[in-house]
Amino acid sequence: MSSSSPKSKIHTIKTIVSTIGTVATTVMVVRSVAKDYLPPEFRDYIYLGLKSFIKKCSTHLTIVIYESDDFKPNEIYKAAEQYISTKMSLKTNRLKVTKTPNQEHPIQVSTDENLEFTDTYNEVKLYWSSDLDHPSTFATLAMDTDIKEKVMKDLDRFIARRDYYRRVGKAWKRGYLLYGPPGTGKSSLIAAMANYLNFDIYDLDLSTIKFNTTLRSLLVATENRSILVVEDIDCSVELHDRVSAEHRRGLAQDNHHGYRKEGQVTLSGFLNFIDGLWSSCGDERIIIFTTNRKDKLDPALLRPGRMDVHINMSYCTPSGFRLLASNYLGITQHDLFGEIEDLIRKVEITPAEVAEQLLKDDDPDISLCGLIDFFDIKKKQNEKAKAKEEENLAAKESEKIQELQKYEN
Ligand SMILES: Nc1ncnc2c1ncn2[C@@H]1O[C@H](COP(=O)(O)OP(=O)(O)OP(=O)(O)O)[C@@H](O)[C@H]1O
Repeated sequence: MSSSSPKSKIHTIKTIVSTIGTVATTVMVVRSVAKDYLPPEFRDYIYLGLKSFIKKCSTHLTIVIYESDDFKPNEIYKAAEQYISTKMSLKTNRLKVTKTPNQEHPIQVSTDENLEFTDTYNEVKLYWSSDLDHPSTFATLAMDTDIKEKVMKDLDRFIARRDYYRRVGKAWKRGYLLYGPPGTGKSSLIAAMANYLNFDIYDLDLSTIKFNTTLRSLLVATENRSILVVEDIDCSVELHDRVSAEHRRGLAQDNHHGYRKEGQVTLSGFLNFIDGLWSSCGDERIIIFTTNRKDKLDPALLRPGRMDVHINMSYCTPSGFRLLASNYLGITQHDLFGEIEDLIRKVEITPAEVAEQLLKDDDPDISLCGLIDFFDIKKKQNEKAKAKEEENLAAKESEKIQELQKYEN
């Protein structure tokens, strides 16, 4: 894994922290890598589990070791951490010291999570890294320069206002809603924000969380100087719908906190957590919701005061295209730029689609011609999608009319 600086960690629900070891070796060696070549501290743990996978591997193997699984500590992670700390003790001047109430030993000392190093074990090269990092920065992001600058200024202002938040008695938190079609760079913007602030990212997948207790543990486990992300929040409306459906069947037991008595998470329950528990614990936190369809969002999410900043991630613009051409092809001028910019003004195309075309060839002539051809395909796709949408709308309208007529009869 390559590193970029500054960088931030991306945590998922299962990966509060992860460690990655990359083993570069030959097929034969990989076949027996767990048995003969991995450090003994975690060799025994993984040998049995990985045997069948390792047999299928080629010369390069990446092993991801999560710190916990379903909130139960992963012993392989502990073993790997100990191994790393023995290797790093001579090289590092930065240690992580922790003590939790239930720990057997009063204080735990380990290496800081952000370390990476290469190590050779029995002639096998091991590359250790404790980060998952995303290379997106504001410089690589194709979006309206004004909006980009506004976001950066907003972040700077937020970071500088510790005393202000204290003085007015408000939690030092900021909420962003990013909306726009798939492929317009919502995830890339989040990564750019995290890299800009050097914050960690917690990616919260609400659909996998069944109970309030899980949600609570998860939110409490998040650290300061972090971004909590809930992607595709419109899909979480399912949570809301699920309860509504049960209401109709007379099964729901929503209490006044907004979640079901037996502890199932609902959208309103989640929002209560965010307003209450999450906003009262910790400092310097950012929460970001993303959606492809702002119009489909539950009104509770759009209530004033809930999300401080709404950012519209738009289709690719001529200036966005120029930035992508510069990043992907290393060119700032080309005879085809004028034609492409005209097409961009007429045909809706996402930065992800433009980037995909530009990636196809290193030769700008070939790549740009490919992009021009792609506009034809895109135009037809857009027309088809529009016709389908109109058809759906008309069908819904006629359904409504039929319902009304039934009611009147
Ligand atoms: N505005 C952008 N600037 C630069 N690259 C972009 C931009 N938008 C998309 N890309 C490229 O397309 C890829 C996919 O984009 P990304 O995942 O950020 O979009 P998204 O809006 O989050 O999509 P989704 O809604 O499907 O999650 C990115 O990894 C990046 O390479």
